[in-house]
Amino acid sequence: MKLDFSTSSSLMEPASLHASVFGETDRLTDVLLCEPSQLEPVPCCSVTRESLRNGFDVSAAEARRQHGVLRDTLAAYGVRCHTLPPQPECPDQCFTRDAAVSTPWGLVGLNPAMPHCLREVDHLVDSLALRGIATSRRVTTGTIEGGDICIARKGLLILGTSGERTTLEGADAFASPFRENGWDVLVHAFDPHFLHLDTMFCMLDPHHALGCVEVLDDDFLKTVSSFGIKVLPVSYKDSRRLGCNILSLDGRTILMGSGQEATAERTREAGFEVIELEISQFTACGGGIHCLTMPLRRQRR
Ligand SMILES: NC(=[NH2+])NCCC[C@H](N)C(=O)O
Repeated sequence: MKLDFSTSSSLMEPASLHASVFGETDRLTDVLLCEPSQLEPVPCCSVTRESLRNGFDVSAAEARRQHGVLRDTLAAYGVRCHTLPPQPECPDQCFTRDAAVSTPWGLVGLNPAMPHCLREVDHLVDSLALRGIATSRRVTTGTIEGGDICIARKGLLILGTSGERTTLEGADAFASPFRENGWDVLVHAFDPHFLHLDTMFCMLDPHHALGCVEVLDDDFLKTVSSFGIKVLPVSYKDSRRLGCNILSLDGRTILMGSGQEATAERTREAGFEVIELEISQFTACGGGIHCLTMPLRRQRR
């Protein structure tokens, strides 16, 4: 793919913006990223602990390179990249997904359970406010992290609750405006081993998702299917390598971490364009492309 760097610079940092996402496969126009210059393998999830057991350490230069390619790819697809300045005390800050989420009613600051991620929220809110991007609400009841939030499509919100990262209380507090506006809200409870919903389930378009069906609860899968969503199966091992953790740019073009051949092929066979990017520095720290990107605005279908 040819990357157009002249477009990428003009696509950066517009004056102000109203954060808004009605469905996580609508066309992405603006995304929030954070350079991984402070990335460290914090042993707070099973995947990172396994990497550490295997002797992994972050290469700052390689992480920056991989992140740069992600950013250039987004820009080449016409997505405006907004960037947060990395904070020294925030080793997981490049996983911008977890601190905030854009909803139909504006940007919501979340309440991460991990103490080292909690301070990311203040930083994100202040930093975006300076650029004219306002936060409309903050969740302060229970805990909730963005990896457990899937705004599947207009009218359907899916939440994950492991009880450790996202609690039922946090999920309920986040879901209240959705419920008040008549949305269906599905809550999937799972074991904390799996960290976040987005390590096991991500939407490709309004009617297709990638999912680790070996792990997802059968009742959850039945309910998802009753909403007309077909789940393309991803193996447990691919899910652990963040194979489900994709970013749909527009319901057709999918950014996926490389090294999951079977998942990439299955997704292509289902009619999607798959762009594979090397993100090994991040997957070793428990996060994939979905975690590295926080959509600020998607164009409403
Ligand atoms: N949305 C996600 N799945 N984020 C992954 C975050 C990984 C990070 N090491 C943590 O445990 O918090």
